Amino acid sequence: MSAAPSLLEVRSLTRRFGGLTAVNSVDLDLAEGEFLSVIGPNGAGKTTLFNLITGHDDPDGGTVKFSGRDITRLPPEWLATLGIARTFQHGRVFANLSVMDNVLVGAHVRFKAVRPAWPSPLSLLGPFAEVALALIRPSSVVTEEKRMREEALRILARFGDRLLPRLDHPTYSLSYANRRRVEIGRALALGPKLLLLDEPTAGMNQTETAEMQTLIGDLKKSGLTILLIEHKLDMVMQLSDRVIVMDNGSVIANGKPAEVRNNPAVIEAYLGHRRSDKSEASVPEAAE
Ligand SMILES: Nc1ncnc2c1ncn2[C@@H]1O[C@H](COP(=O)(O)OP(=O)(O)OP(=O)(O)O)[C@@H](O)[C@H]1O
Repeated sequence: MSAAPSLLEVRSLTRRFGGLTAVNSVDLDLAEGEFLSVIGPNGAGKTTLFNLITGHDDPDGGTVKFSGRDITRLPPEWLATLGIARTFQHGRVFANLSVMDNVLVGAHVRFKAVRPAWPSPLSLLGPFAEVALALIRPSSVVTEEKRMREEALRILARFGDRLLPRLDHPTYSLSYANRRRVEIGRALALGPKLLLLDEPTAGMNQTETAEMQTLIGDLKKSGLTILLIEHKLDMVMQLSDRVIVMDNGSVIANGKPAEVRNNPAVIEAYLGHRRSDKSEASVPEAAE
């Protein structure tokens, strides 16, 4: 019996900044429905790897395939239409837009009625066609907007009463944790096949972290394929099917949480960074 085909296939991915190799010939496979965490000390290359996969940066070498298609160097907007969504380490929201509108921006990628298919040979006409449809508002557009709004509400309800009472609030007025929730809501509105979360609990307190872990666990149960960067290793060990460990741009370990935590190279990488690293110095137990 052959193994499940990879949804994401990364081969020899490399990114240099001057004399520094931030990502050094990284290979990575992610099967559909799998939950893979990327851990490692500060500066290990985790965010750079995410940037290369999601088109926010171009590699110096190597390839990224998604569902068998070469997506290396494609821009993030194209990748979004293919079903790749991400959040950022320090959170990125449209500060002047409301909570609801931020989520609708994510959903916009899937608006079929208002949005000509992209990429298309006529993509240059796309923005004009889109404005025209927004002004004329045929019934197909009105129906689709209603559907998207309902779906946005369902997504926002995932965060309990954190966001629903603040639908019309501009996101600049929200707490840091709520802005991060909005960002995840926007990513989910895209209806992603692959979700990349870069330190979703950074800056959150214990209660907020526990809530976020529950949410991410629910996303995993729903079958979503997830790549997670996280310094809170207890959470990583409990959520992940598999963990890869990066250090100095390279993958130094790849395996089930329990295997990784007992790997001497991993322990050395964490202990070796004890003085300068904000991550936990020891690798905690995996969930049974
Ligand atoms: N645009 C850039 N220009 C120059 N160097 C960069 C750039 N982006 C990242 N780096 C360097 O590449 C290395 C890897 O950085 P990266 O942010 O990917 O690490 P990380 O594992 O995500 O770290 P952290 O856990 O602190 O977020 C670091 O030494 C960083 O300073």
